[in-house]
Amino acid sequence: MAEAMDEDRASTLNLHEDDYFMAQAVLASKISKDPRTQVGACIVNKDLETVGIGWNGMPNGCDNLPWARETGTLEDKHLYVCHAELNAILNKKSADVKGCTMYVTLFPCNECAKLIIQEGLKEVVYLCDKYKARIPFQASRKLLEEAKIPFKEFKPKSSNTEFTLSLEYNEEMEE
Ligand SMILES: Nc1nc(=O)n([C@H]2C[C@H](O)[C@@H](COP(=O)(O)O)O2)cc1CO
Repeated sequence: MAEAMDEDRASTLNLHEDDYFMAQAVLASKISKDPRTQVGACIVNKDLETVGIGWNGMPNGCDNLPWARETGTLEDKHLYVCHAELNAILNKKSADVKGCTMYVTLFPCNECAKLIIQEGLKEVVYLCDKYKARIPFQASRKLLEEAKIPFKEFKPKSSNTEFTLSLEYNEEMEE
């Protein structure tokens, strides 16, 4: 009986490392003040230590900049916001992030792909790819492929339904 209970505990609580680190990225995304797209990123070294966490936000002290999406105007948030990947790299607690894996809730844009390459990260695991069809994201793929940095879509490995649900990232695919 006790053995059966132990087995049950193991099957519900055992967490694959990918699940754990993507969960950290999802949790970080919840801090973002972006009313439309919250993104989180978590950088993990080869010893499975988290060495950087970030979410998309305005630069420090710039709390009055707009969160609107008004392309081609000064009211457009995209001109100002720091991406989660950039913040995770800048927040690193290690000397560098060479050889680390980036867990990120949204596929990196081309600017972040350049950063990922130049910082020497070795892999990208992403949760959502809603802008896949857009040119900057096609460029991003090209950059990562050229630099031989593999990227893979995250698939939860835990059989714990509650856990899997907590990872739900509610983003519709967009053109
Ligand atoms: N990989 C990414 N990391 C990010 O942190 N972001 C941020 C920038 C914006 O704050 C938001 C995207 O806003 P929207 O275009 O979906 O309304 O997500 C965006 C991407 C995709 O380029």
